[in-house]
Amino acid sequence: MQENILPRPSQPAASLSTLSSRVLGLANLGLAVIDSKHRIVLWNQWMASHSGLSASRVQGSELFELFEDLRGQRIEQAIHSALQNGTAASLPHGLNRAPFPLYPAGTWGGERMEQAVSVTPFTEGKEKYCLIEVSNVSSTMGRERQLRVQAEALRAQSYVDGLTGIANRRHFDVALSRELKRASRNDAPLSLLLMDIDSFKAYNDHFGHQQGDACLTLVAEAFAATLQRPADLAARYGGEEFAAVLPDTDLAQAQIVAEAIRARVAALDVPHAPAAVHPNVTLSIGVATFDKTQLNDAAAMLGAADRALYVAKKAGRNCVIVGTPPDQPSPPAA
Ligand SMILES: Nc1nc2c(ncn2[C@@H]2O[C@H](COP(=O)(O)OP(=O)(O)OP(=O)(O)O)[C@@H](O)[C@H]2O)c(=O)[nH]1
Repeated sequence: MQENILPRPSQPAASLSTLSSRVLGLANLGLAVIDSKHRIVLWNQWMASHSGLSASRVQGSELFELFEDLRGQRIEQAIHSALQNGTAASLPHGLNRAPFPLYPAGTWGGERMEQAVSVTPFTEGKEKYCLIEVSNVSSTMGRERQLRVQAEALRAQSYVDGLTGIANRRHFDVALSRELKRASRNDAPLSLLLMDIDSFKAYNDHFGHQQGDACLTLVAEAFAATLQRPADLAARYGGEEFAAVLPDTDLAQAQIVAEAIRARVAALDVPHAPAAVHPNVTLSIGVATFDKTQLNDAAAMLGAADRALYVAKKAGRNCVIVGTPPDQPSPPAA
């Protein structure tokens, strides 16, 4: 039977301490050790080449005298509790991104590298020490920021109507529900406009879909430009329908805004198709205003505005009608 023949361990070529100091020199992170009086006893090559301070220059120096701006920082607390209570800590990156004056090699005086720092206490004989490990997280953080910016841009895009550039239906739904909560909380007025381009099918049939798109964009721009307050929201509700959320706006004010939008779109003087009811492109508008008892949620308000819009169409189009709860008759066209 053949025995497993294991190679005999050969004599190490270098002593452990030579190997240790070689490894310390090659490590791709900063390693520093301080004693209980905060004096630097070890400073590896990485720390030297990124701080511009050699080990022989810093050894024996008091850490917080050498790097005064570490005082009052989380790292100072972490070192104190490591040395006093034996507690290890990884410092959150968010608060102080670059505690040590460390720079990417060869870029003195530029921006400090962003650092992840951890602090580990240990004892050797009777002496307490604290190991500080520093890694360069600049590129990770840079990538994270870039991803955040991209995510924010995507989020913003997902709230914009691709054709007209105003808010889309999703944005409108979010804004309406947010403003409804605010209105009921603060007992504040809130109004909603629902509007529809008159005889738009005839426009498309006569001028073609592409010109129809251009007309929609023109109307959207005129509508959005009429809203003056930063909190007002102009949105494309779908197809040739638009909607506006008007916070802090009561019924009388909303009617004025609606009338201004109607007049502005009519004043664009965009020629309509011969089959249309009016010679120029116009809008019909339904108005609904929040009230605590009946029109107190999105569905009720949208229902009232939609009924008013229907009445406006029946009343000849190019007009503004105020929406009422389902059991009340709509007032006549303004
Ligand atoms: N060009 C274009 N047309 C659209 C778009 N979305 C909806 N439409 C058109 O808008 C028209 C709406 O027609 P209808 O709902 O019949 O209403 P209308 O012709 O406007 O008549 P009234 O609303 O009663 O005045 C349809 O022909 C849709 O194809 C769009 O994004 N671009």
